[in-house]
Amino acid sequence: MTVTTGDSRWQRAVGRHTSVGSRAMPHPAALALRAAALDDEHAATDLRDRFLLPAGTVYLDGNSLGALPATVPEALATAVRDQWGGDLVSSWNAHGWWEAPTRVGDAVGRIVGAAAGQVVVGDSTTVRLHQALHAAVALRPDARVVVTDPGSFPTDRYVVDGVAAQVGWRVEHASPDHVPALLADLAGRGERVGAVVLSHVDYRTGRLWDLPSLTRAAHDAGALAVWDLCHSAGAVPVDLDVHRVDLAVGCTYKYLNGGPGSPAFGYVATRHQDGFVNVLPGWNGHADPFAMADGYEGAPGIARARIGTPPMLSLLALEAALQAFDGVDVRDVRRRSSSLTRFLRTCLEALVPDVDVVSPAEDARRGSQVAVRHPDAYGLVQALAGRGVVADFRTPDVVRLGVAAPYLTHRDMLAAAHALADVLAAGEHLDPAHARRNLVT
Ligand SMILES: Cc1ncc(COP(=O)(O)O)c(C=O)c1O
Ligand SMILES: Nc1c(O)cccc1C(=O)C[C@H](N)C(=O)O
Repeated sequence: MTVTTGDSRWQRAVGRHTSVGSRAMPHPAALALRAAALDDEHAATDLRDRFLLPAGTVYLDGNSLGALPATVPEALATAVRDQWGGDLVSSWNAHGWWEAPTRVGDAVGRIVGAAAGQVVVGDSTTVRLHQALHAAVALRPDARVVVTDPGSFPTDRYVVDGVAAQVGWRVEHASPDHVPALLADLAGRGERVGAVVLSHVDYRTGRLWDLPSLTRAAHDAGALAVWDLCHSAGAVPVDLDVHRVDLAVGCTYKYLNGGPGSPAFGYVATRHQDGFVNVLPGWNGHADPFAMADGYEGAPGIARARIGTPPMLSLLALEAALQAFDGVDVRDVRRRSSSLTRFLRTCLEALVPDVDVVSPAEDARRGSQVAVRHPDAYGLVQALAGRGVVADFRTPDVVRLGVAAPYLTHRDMLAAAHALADVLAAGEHLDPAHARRNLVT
């Protein structure tokens, strides 16, 4: 496969091909020229200096744990030393701690296309999804069915199964591309679907699903569209308001770089907030929390989705981390990401043609990762780490190469593909030292 471009150095170099099977592949030297040209072309969106990364590492695991933004250490030190250590409990007022879940929610909202007052931050994605699905049940009292993807990330499947069992709904499964047909079939049988729960990007293959059309299909069936944005927030434009998504959740420790265990976010469209029943009513979501009232009365607006005291240090770290997006249009992040993942695919096809790339070739269907399948995927990930390329393994045979565009370059993509080729050529992935032993992969 060759890539067409207007760059003349590339045009000249691409004339040099290596033949693999019946296909002509770009020569490694041509790939190096191409990487340099693409990095020049995308120089304006290179935000690497906003992050602190170890030298010599190609970090391709930002789809699990994002890199450390340069603003975070000082912000965290200030929060600990000056706020907690100096101003103690008065920090809840003096430093805006109390309002942080909705203030940081608005900052996340700017990245996922939600106008202010619709996003709250706190708790985990798992908790937020429980909350969202229970709210959907309350908003669709006549429904009895929830539709979801059987290939979703496990916690999503557990939540859907768990909530359905609690409320007496039935779970119907379909891959997102078959959801419209399933909804039509259910409607034909007079079944009322209350919610369609899907992930915007498949965590294993990196497949990006068509959120606008699937949201419309859910609405046409009378159901609410509930999206998990873990693998798209900060990487792909989501435009929640534009597409009239009803409820959404997502984590902040991947492409939003909030840090390990940083709190998740929940989106409740304004039109659903009055009818939003919080299945986990807690005092932080009360209309008048310090009245210490006997009975629960939810706060107006998105604040009613608050639960209990948030993990303040993590929340403040996230707030500082989001500054990495200051002045950045997520559409530009996406353009850079598409170029990087497209080029990574090109490099893999040229340098490791026997490896099976499972992420879609079409930009519009690919999120911000390139996944490959290999029978020794675990060993490959370990051996890559030995060469400074950090990827991850997903059972049973997937190597995920996560591409967080702000801090990665096309040269990094080429370096990763070369490392993979070198590992395979040397058989390093078969080294018994790389036999599976870690819990976190
Ligand atoms: C799609 C998706 N949903 C949910 C989660 C995790 O949820 P939690 O933050 O509750 O661990 C992950 C990753 O861990 C994920 O990839
Ligand atoms: N949340 C994680 C964790 O606490 C430990 C290790 C990995 C994770 C992840 O986020 C995994 C990730 N959701 C995935 O897509 O596989």
